[in-house]
Amino acid sequence: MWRRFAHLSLSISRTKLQSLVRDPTVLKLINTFSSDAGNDGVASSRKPFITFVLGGPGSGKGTQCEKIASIFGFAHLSAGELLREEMSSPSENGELIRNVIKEGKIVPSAITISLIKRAINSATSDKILIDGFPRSEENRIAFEKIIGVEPDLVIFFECPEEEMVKRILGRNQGRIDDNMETIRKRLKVFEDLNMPVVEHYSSKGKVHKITATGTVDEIFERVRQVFASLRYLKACLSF
Ligand SMILES: Nc1ncnc2c1ncn2[C@@H]1O[C@H](COP(=O)(O)OP(=O)(O)OP(=O)(O)O)[C@@H](O)[C@H]1O
Ligand SMILES: Nc1ccn([C@H]2C[C@H](O)[C@@H](COP(=O)(O)O)O2)c(=O)n1
Ligand SMILES: [Mg+2]
Repeated sequence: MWRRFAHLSLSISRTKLQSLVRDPTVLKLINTFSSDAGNDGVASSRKPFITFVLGGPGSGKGTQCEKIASIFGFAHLSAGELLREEMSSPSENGELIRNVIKEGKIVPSAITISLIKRAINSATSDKILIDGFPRSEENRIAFEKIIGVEPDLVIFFECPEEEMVKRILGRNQGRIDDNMETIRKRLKVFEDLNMPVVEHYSSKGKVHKITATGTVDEIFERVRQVFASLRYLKACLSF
């Protein structure tokens, strides 16, 4: 096996490579991306590589996810978008979802997770971005229980409140929650319910914090480095 890494030996020591290969995220990369894994006892089952994308309202999650999806080939699932579609369809949960979103609160996990599960199952990529989920510890625990996996990676966009408010008020997409009254409630929910999720995954070493100020391209350059390093590992490890 080590002969396959010979070209890297100048830059990465054997000990470092061994520790990388034992790392759960790297193992998942091998399983997800390698077309011919298995000769060395590496499992070849194709489970999705799941990235949660978190950040306050208006921090730029959707904007950056679109770029990650187009450049790195991820499927982009936005929890908020899935809920808005469900709200606008003739669904039995439509009215409930509308009221919760208008109040800036969190839709019951069972509803959101069933939409996410359906979207994962119909995604055409094994690399999945889940934008705006989990929004609470209850969301997180329910996802891990129902879907049976933890995320491989968590991206957290850190942005000052005044910048988030400015961006939302300039969004102009006709969203029922893009008004000052709902924004105030969403900001409180972000601090009280979303942040504990970020703290949970930080304590597990899964969070990449991105400073979400500056232009879209400046922010994407920070994001690109995270995904490019994953792609580098993939290139090193796809044997
Ligand atoms: N770096 C940036 N500078 C200025 N405007 C931005 C930047 N990034 C995104 N925007 C704009 O800010 C608004 C909010 O961005 P976006 O919808 O991506 O945020 P979000 O985190 O997905 O918000 P929400 O949680 O409300 O869905 C959009 O109108 C977007 O075009
Ligand atoms: N996990 C989630 C995600 C979203 N919602 C609801 C509440 C949010 O304010 C709204 C909009 O989401 P966004 O587009 O800002 O990501 O959707 C939720 O209840 N649970
Ligand atoms: Mg969004």
